[in-house]
Parts: sequence; C-alpha cells; structure tokens
Amino acid sequence: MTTDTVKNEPLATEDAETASALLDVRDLHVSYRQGGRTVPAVRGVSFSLAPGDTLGIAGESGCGKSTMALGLLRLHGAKAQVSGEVLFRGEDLLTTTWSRLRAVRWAGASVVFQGAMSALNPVRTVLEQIVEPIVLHDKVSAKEAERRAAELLDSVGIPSRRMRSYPHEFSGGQRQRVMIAMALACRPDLIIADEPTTALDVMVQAQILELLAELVRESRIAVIMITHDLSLLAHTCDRLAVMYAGRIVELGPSRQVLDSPKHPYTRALSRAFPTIGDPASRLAPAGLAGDPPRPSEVGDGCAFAARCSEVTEACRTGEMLLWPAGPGRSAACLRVRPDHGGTS
Ligand SMILES: Nc1ncnc2c1ncn2[C@@H]1O[C@H](COP(=O)(O)OP(=O)(O)OP(=O)(O)O)[C@@H](O)[C@H]1O
Repeated sequence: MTTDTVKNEPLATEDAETASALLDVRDLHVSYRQGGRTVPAVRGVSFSLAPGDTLGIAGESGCGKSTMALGLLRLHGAKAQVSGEVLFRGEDLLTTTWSRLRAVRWAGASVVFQGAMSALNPVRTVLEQIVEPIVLHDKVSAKEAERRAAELLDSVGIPSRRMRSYPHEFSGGQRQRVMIAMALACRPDLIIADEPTTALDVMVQAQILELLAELVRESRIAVIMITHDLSLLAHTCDRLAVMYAGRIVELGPSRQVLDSPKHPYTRALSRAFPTIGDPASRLAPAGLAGDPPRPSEVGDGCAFAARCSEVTEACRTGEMLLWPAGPGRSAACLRVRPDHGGTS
C-alpha cells in the first residue's frame, strides 16, 4: 500500500475555478476489501468541472478509471470504501443521504455504462426503459414521457417506429445510442460515460463519441468520458486526465496533452494509440512495455518508475504531486517540478 507522502492534490491554479464548479472532486480514494486486505484502486484524485466542460479520462486497463467513475455516484459495491469529497453543485455526494443521491442520479448526473446489452433490461422495450426514469424523476404523465422518449431516440438516430423493440433487436452501436438517450432522459447537468464504445468497431466508436459530443455541446451538459484510448478522447473532449495506478498523472487541454505530453506515461500511451483508424496499433501498445502495477503493489515514489525510460533514482522515492506544467496543465513527474529545471 502507498504511503502518505505521495499525493495527487488539485492544482493551486484550479482553486478559483472550483468555486463555480458543477463538480468538484477532492482527494477521492476508493479501496476494495479483498481477502481481509484493503487494496487502494483510486488514490487521491482531484479535479473540477464547470457546466458544459468535457473531460476525458484515459489510462490502461486496471488504472482505476471505472472505480473512480462508480465512486463519484456511490455506485461501487459494498466491498468498496470511499473517502474524500465529491461536491456536486456544492453538495457532497459521498455523505449525502441515499434518497438525495437517488434524486441526483439520472436528473443531476447520469451514467452510460460499458456494455449496453448487460445494462439494458432484455425483457422490456427501449421505450419503456427510457420512459421510466422520466416519469419517476420529472413527475410527468406517461404520454408526455413517451413523447420525450421518442424525441430523444430520434436525436440519437433511432427512428421512433423502433421504440417498441427489445434490446436484442438492435445492433451493438444502436444499443449504445439507446443508452445515451437514456442518460439524457432527465436532462442531467453531467453525464459520466464509462467506455461507452467498447466492443464496437472503430468507425462506430468514432460516430457514437461524436454524437455524444454534439449532444452535449448543444445542451451544455458536462461530460466525463472514460476510455483507455487517448486518441478517441482528443477528438471529443476539451480536457484530458491521464490516470496511472489510481492517480491522475497528467491533466490539461486535450490537444496540448497529446501534442506535447509532460508525463512519460502520457508519451508512452499516446505512442501506443496513435490513430483512430489503426486497429493494429490499438492491440499492441508499442511504447508501453510491461504491465501497470497491481493496486496492492504500489509503493513509494512514482508508480510508473518501473516502466519509465526516463527514470532517475529520485523518482523511486520522491514525493509525487500534480505540479503546474503550463497554463491549465499539470503533471505528476519530477521533471516538471518547479525546482527541477523543467526538462520535460
Ligand atoms: N469489485 C472489485 N473488487 C476488487 N477489486 C476490484 C474490483 N473492481 C476493480 N478492482 C480492481 O481495482 C483496480 C482498478 O480497476 P478499474 O476497473 O477501476 O480499472 P479501469 O481503469 O477502469 O480498467 P478497465 O479499463 O479494464 O475497465 C484493478 O486492479 C481491479 O482489479
């Protein structure tokens, strides 16, 4: 387990922004209990989102992206422990009552999960599944809810004549579109999309992400979009956060993060996924040998040190913070630490 010397605190420059934030996540930790041990999967994540912001979260499998997303809305199972603060419009979702939390889910913040087939109910039509949250949260008549559901399905490219079909009657891409329509049903201020396009072919992935980006641009909904693929996020999100071993190791405007990464992990990850249209490169992460550490193996210093081509002795023990690395940017690498000389 990690020590307290390694921190992932919010940037000083973000403090002013957090006052007007829609979502302000402060020092979020999520641990799983496994066979009598506590294993930290998210280790002190902080960031904030203003209304209409789009933030992409990238990182390899197992770095804690989904755990963090679930933690934000307390959707993780009973085996997980969460601490920190998740201020949604100023209300801490980690300490608020379950009934308040139920009200916030769907209507305030909704989630598009990976794998629509398992998230949708197979024995109910898509219309029924979209109507339900609208009736429940917005207290409108079934007729009005149906009208809105039809409108939503239309906006995601599902014709209204197919509203009474069951999930298995749709393709994978169409089911993800239905999931997006469901997430939009109660007009939330925030959508958390966790790998919304996994298992779809590359062209359909790009279409779905573009659709989501378009819908949120029009409506000023904020989005947290999670995937292991940096290049997909760069097309759809204003800002990128790169996670490694349960922490954010780089944060900044998407284009800048991709064009001039400050953290060696971001550099390796962007080499691993150079283009949307190159499936071969997505299967073989060329710039990234070895595997990330398991949460139980993370110790002092930089968790990426063992795989880093630029590692120094100080990285193995040094205190790791998200240091400012240019306007709106930060990175948790000793090379960007102000007194290091800024070689990155
Ligand atoms: N229910 C659970 N119980 C115990 N450990 C878990 C559980 N869910 C996730 N973990 C562990 O927490 C760590 C983070 O997993 P998580 O699924 O959040 O990563 P991820 O970045 O979303 O990966 P992926 O891209 O594969 O979904 C992993 O080591 C994983 O094995």
